[in-house]
Amino acid sequence: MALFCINRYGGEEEEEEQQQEEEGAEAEDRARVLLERLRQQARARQLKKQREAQPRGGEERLGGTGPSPGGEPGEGKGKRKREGEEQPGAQGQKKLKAKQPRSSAEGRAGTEQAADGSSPVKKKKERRRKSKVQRESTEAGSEEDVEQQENRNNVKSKSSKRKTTDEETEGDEMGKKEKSERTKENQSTKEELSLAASGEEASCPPSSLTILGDYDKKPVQKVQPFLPQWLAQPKRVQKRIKDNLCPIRDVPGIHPRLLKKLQMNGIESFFPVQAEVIPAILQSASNGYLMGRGGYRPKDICVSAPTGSGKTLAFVIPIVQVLLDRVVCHVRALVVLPTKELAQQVSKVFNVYTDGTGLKVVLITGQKSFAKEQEMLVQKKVTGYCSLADIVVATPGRLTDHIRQTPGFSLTQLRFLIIDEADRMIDDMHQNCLNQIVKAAFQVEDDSGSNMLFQRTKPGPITAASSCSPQIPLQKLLFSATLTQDPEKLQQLDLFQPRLFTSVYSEKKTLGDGTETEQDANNKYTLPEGLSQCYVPCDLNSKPLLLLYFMLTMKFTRVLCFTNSREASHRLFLLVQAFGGVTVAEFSSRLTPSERQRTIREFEQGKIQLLISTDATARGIDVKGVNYVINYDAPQFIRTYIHRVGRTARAGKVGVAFSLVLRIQERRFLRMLRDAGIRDIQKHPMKGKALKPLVQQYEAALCKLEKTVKNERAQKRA
Ligand SMILES: Nc1ncnc2c1ncn2[C@@H]1O[C@H](COP(=O)(O)OP(=O)(O)OP(=O)(O)O)[C@@H](O)[C@H]1O
Repeated sequence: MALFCINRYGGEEEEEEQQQEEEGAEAEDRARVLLERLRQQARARQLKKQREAQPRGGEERLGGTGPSPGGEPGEGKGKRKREGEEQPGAQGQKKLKAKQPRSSAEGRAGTEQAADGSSPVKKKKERRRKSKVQRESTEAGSEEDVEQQENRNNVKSKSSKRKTTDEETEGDEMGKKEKSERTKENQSTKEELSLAASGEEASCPPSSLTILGDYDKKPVQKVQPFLPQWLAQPKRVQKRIKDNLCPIRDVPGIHPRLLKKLQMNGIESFFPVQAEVIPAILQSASNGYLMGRGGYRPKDICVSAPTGSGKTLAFVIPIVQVLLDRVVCHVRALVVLPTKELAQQVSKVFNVYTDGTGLKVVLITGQKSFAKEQEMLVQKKVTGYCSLADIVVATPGRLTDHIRQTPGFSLTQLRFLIIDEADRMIDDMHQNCLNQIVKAAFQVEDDSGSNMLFQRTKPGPITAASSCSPQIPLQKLLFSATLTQDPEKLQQLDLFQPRLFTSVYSEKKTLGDGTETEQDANNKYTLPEGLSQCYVPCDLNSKPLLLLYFMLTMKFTRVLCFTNSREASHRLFLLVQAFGGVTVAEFSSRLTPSERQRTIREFEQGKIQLLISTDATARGIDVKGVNYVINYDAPQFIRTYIHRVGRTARAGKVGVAFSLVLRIQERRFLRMLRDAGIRDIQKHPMKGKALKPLVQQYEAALCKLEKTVKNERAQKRA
């Protein structure tokens, strides 16, 4: 409920000013602290020099330079040695030696001791009293530490003023003479310190100082990671879709049957990623699916291309084409995707292109009962089990269940393993699934007959013996908009001579003076070309109002709005519903799979203007006609940001992404984007008064929301 508290709607500008002032003050404080450190170091060096010089008549010099008002210039060396403790000059020197580790208060105490000439016991008491005060203030916490630091900084500049204050607290014991003596001494200390500092400045350039604990940001030299050649020199995929369309007939080797189907589905040209990847996969199976090109094991393929760039067709077309000629039905292609919705979406595309070919596509995601899925996968005959699927599209959990528990479900003839949203699949939770697939693919069957000929063993080093028996190769195809370039992570997939197709590369641009510069050199990911990105700095209370402002005042349509949790999605949905005037729906794991399907369909049909969703729709989901993505809650990770905003501006179209960023998150959010090489995001500040017309109705909506939430809770309890 805190989310919807309405304390302040406006006043953003004032806050901004205040924030700027605070930042200015902060910078000033830091400069002051730094200056003080420099001075301390200078002091230490000066003292060191003095100490070094001491045996060689340094005392004369010390007296000569005048740090001690009590010491006469040219006083005898022997006398000084004997009466060192009583000599104010020597006392001053002692004090300076002790000053380094001590606090300013202690330093002052030392100064006073030297001056008042009181008894040692009294001096001790005095010192104890002061150090106690000092200890108490130290314990008061880090903020006070900063204050202390500041105080120390001010010791020199305000020493005479402080002196007066100190004297007052000392009480009446002090005579006027003593006071003036102490003031003199203090002044001399000040002079001495400033001399030391200026001496340091003169003799030592500031650049030679090493300041420990300095928190000024220093430029860090980037260490270039060592990349294997296939990662360092990938095959480039053009980023701009519209400028790089390739007529489908210009791509060599596509089956006429598929060309016809593509045209029937309104596809006249391939997108850049399709024009590159389709021929590459077809080439690796140019000798049929039973062996690689020239009898060699085909290379694995990794594809990293922006969201909405058509990666699905890039694997659907070649796989359907390679399997067109198959005689016996076996699971030859397996597509693994992280969510049910994604698996459903991909299986639909396969169905379109396998329609009328005899190839069978089976979807296993747990939406149907386990027994039903088993029936779809295998059939038991007198001669044994036979597969009913050529292409299986699955989610990891359900797939592993079938690998373990469905008799006759065999992956031993698997030719293509497609891992869509590969970066997510590499994450720990699915790694085990991938291992199980590979294990199942190389499982030795105690079967006889024709299958024995193509029985395969896990590939090892190529030897004359291993080359003699033909093996069906298993080729891995990895796809993602945010494919990791971390060789260690990719290594986990045990890729064979992989080839990387990527649209993440730097472009050379010639400047006016003829020099060449690398553009996008730091980019880790690419975003769709038609995407405009904005962020709105805001506070927590104004977030719901901003969303309503976008929907009702700015008249945004077809908006996909992301929150960070299903509870947040639900509450926001209830609030917008209570406010009225917007057709709104929610999408999260609160809904049953069929409800989710219906919601997506209605959103696609334009019946719903605002869909409030968790990250369940952030990845891969292809909803036609999303005009705006709103990150109601700023995403925590860059990959989440990329996938969320990628729900708009798909297939070369335009779209806008707005992120509502709390002021406290702003720096981190911008750093996250900057680190990923994303710089073209616009700040879009909103004036508080723009939201004011919505406030009254919003307050009424909040009251309604409270009742609804209470009712829901009561229903849950009942
Ligand atoms: N050659 C093409 N011509 C026209 N439209 C296409 C073409 N290829 C794909 N599309 C359309 O582009 C949209 C995006 O395709 P797809 O879902 O495959 O993107 P993606 O790269 O997988 O995106 P994501 O990374 O978000 O999963 C789909 O609606 C698809 O129908």
